[in-house]
Amino acid sequence: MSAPLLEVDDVEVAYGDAVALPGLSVAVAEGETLALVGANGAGKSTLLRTVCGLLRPRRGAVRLDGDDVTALPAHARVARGIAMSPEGRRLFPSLSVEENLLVGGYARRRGPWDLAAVYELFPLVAERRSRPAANLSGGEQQAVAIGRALMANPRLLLLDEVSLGLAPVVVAQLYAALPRITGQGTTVLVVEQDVHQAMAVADRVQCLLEGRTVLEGPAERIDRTALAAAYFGVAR
Ligand SMILES: Nc1ncnc2c1ncn2[C@@H]1O[C@H](COP(=O)(O)OP(=O)(O)OP(=O)(O)O)[C@@H](O)[C@H]1O
Repeated sequence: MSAPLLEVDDVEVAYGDAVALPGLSVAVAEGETLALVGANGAGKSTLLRTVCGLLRPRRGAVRLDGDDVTALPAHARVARGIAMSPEGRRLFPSLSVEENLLVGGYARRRGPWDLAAVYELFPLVAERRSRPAANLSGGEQQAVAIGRALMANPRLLLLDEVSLGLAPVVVAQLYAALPRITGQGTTVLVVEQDVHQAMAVADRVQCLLEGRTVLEGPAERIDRTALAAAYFGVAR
């Protein structure tokens, strides 16, 4: 079998003395959508930051398509095909929507995503292209953040907490765009506290608790009661 597109191999990641990931492994096959779920503090965002190069593991490796990228800075990983829509969106508030998108394309690879394609994916974003990003609603800002990541034409798209602070109907609209993204062959690693949403969009689900995997399996076969117990760390 070929190597997974993303292979996180036994990474230990700490903030000072506080170990957030004591030795976590995650693999995502090319074309697959994996959802990482888990309660607050489980280590989901830490894992994404480690994959995109904002955090360095003390031990272990991050590999993309078999290449060790552990030592590469974040911008070099974008050029290799890893792009993230971060928790809290992190747009440049005073820049226009279009300028935010263009920033995402700074180290773009060749591929299907450009301004026109993002505007087609999110028509509301197109209508607001000249407005400062700060003037958009939370859902619109989230769409811009996803669009900004797509502008890099990633092989691996990292989505951190798309649902954060948004009404369920808005979350559903955003996730409705996902099949058109994965339809381009993009591999997706999504972090989501909304387990139902995660299970609806993912091929596979991996549940973390205190930096460790407590349950994983195909989304359609995973037992919801077992997942709820794993999520909250309830021994059964
Ligand atoms: N900048 C930081 N400095 C110190 N500790 C941190 C920092 N960021 C996260 N942590 C700690 O690392 C652990 C994992 O946090 P992380 O944010 O990765 O969890 P999470 O699963 O993404 O949760 P959330 O949904 O709250 O973001 C927690 O114990 C958290 O307190």
